[in-house]
Amino acid sequence: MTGTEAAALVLEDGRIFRGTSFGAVGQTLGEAVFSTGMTGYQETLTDPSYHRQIVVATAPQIGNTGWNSEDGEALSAGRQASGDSNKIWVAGYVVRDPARRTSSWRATGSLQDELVRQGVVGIAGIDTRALVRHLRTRGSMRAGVFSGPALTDDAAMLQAVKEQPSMLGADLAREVSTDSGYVIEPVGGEARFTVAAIDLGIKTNTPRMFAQRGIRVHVLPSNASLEQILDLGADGVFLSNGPGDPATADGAVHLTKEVLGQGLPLFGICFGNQILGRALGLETYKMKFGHRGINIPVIEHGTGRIAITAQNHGFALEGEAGQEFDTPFGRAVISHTCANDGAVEGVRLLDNSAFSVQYHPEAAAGPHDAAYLFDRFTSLLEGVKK
Ligand SMILES: NC(=O)CC[C@H](N)C(=O)O
Repeated sequence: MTGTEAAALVLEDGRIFRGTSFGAVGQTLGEAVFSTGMTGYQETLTDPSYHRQIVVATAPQIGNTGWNSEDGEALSAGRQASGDSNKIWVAGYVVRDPARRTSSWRATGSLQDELVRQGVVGIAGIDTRALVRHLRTRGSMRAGVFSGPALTDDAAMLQAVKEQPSMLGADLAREVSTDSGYVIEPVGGEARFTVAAIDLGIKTNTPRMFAQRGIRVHVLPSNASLEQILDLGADGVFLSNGPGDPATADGAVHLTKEVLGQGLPLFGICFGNQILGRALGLETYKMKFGHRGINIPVIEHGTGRIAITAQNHGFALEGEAGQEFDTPFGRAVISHTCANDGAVEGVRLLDNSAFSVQYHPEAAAGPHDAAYLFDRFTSLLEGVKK
């Protein structure tokens, strides 16, 4: 069910879409981005990488499975004193046609009620096809959703939209990272390996993938130091996904260089890929409208294999498919690119001691094509330990 209050989505270029309120009534600001996933809205809404973004669902009907207690991806929020891994991180939600009733045996409530409970402002009933075509043509941009008393005159709303900071240059990882470290134990007892996971906005399913492979995961705050990692006796390091502009993540890049200098095995996902890339000397840039969805094809150069992947990124590394280059840590290669537009989707050291991908092998939500990367990292830890 949607609200009955009039609402407007205002884009920074002056385009306005009018609909009705969905979720909380009020005002929210963020970068308007679209996601093409047909399923998995709960995972999307709770993914910390969407912090400060207003997400537009291209799937016209949203909410039919309601909200449940299992699918939240906001792992670190669930570890704080009063936290909940179902914390919604998106700044706002834009949909065409919300489900009028919830239909799932797992549901604990409706999406509309959860958005209200968490105070997340959304809008429904707008032409999301026209909106997505606009964002594809003009690029992701600053936006606001306004409803109820916040729905004022167009000029005032547009001014509020333009006064917010851009995603370009936004340093957000520490806003979503855990305050203090915590441990996820491996499934079935004994830990074969210990991994230090740098939490830049880590998703719930990532440590779960490690735990299923007998790995104990120490999740550390975004400002963790090399000493902390060494004190844990970590066999390897993981760099998580996360929100914001990777060009601002100098601290994580510095730490990554130190880790590479120690020769510790390293694996990165999404923001983690951008950070490893930067540590290897590559630059990042803001993409026009990014990649957000769960069916994005990626080519692995060398094998020629294609994986259908889950993605959520608005920045990318500079580079060409298969390009090799020298780094202070040895020779590296652009290992993966997107089959749709050629964007860099992975990088690795040629000796395989460090690798990362721009997509989400933990796949929550999304296909499991890339889960083998967790096995590859586990084999790497095994090889080093021997
Ligand atoms: N999911 C992520 O880790 C996103 C990384 C980065 N914030 C981007 O938008 O590109």
